[in-house]
Amino acid sequence: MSLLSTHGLLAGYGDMRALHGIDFAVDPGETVALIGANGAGKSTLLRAIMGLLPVAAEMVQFDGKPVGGTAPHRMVQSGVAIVPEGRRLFSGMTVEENLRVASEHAAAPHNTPWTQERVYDLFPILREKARTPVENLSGGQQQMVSIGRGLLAQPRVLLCDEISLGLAPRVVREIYAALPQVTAQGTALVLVEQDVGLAKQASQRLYCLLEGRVTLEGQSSDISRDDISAAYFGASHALD
Ligand SMILES: Nc1ncnc2c1ncn2[C@@H]1O[C@H](COP(=O)(O)OP(=O)(O)OP(=O)(O)O)[C@@H](O)[C@H]1O
Repeated sequence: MSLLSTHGLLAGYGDMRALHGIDFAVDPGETVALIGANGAGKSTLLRAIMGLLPVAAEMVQFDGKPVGGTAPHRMVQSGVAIVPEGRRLFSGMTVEENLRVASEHAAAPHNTPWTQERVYDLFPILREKARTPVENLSGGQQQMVSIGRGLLAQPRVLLCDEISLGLAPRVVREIYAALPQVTAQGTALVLVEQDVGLAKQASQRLYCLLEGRVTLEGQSSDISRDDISAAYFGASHALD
């Protein structure tokens, strides 16, 4: 049984259906990438799992229980956290203060709980910047705070929405290099990622979405560039 899974997940915005029956799963300690063109439904899938969109209870299972439509703060308390697109940090507050707020709403800690010190060990620059207001940080440093905040919620699954967006390649490498330390603790990672090469490299499995449907799913190391092109654009638009 997977730690987190969706079953024929339907979700959308008002009358507009954005997801048309998504079957998705992630296991403890696994990194799963979600790829797909703009508007494919990747962020919507994360939002639907997180309880930010109305979905039927049985369409999302966490730890063997139906949790679809559970309020986001309850999802966090039960062990599912999100690093949202655009970071959404509390401006006017320091790095330390942003991290502290996350700890206040955390799930019950597991064996090796995340602490501010462990987040600083993961991203040492944040220790130096602990007293700096987050708006004075670089984009990459802000993203590190956002990931740290997600970890301090003590998640068993961390959903990451485009954490590389707008960052320099060197910074992206630095952030991605830290992720194996997260999964080593048994935390599962779901990475929405526009950079297909990076997604493939960082994950054990990947899913490609197209227009709200899964068009490809498999072991990242087994999937070829042609498979991805066909799944990404639809078979009739395959590259090469
Ligand atoms: N708040 C919203 N209100 C109405 N429609 C929305 C909203 N957010 C997304 N959509 C629509 O839902 C569909 C899926 O969008 P979603 O943001 O999940 O795609 P995505 O794969 O995450 O793409 P991107 O890389 O652009 O974030 C699109 O058709 C999009 O226009």
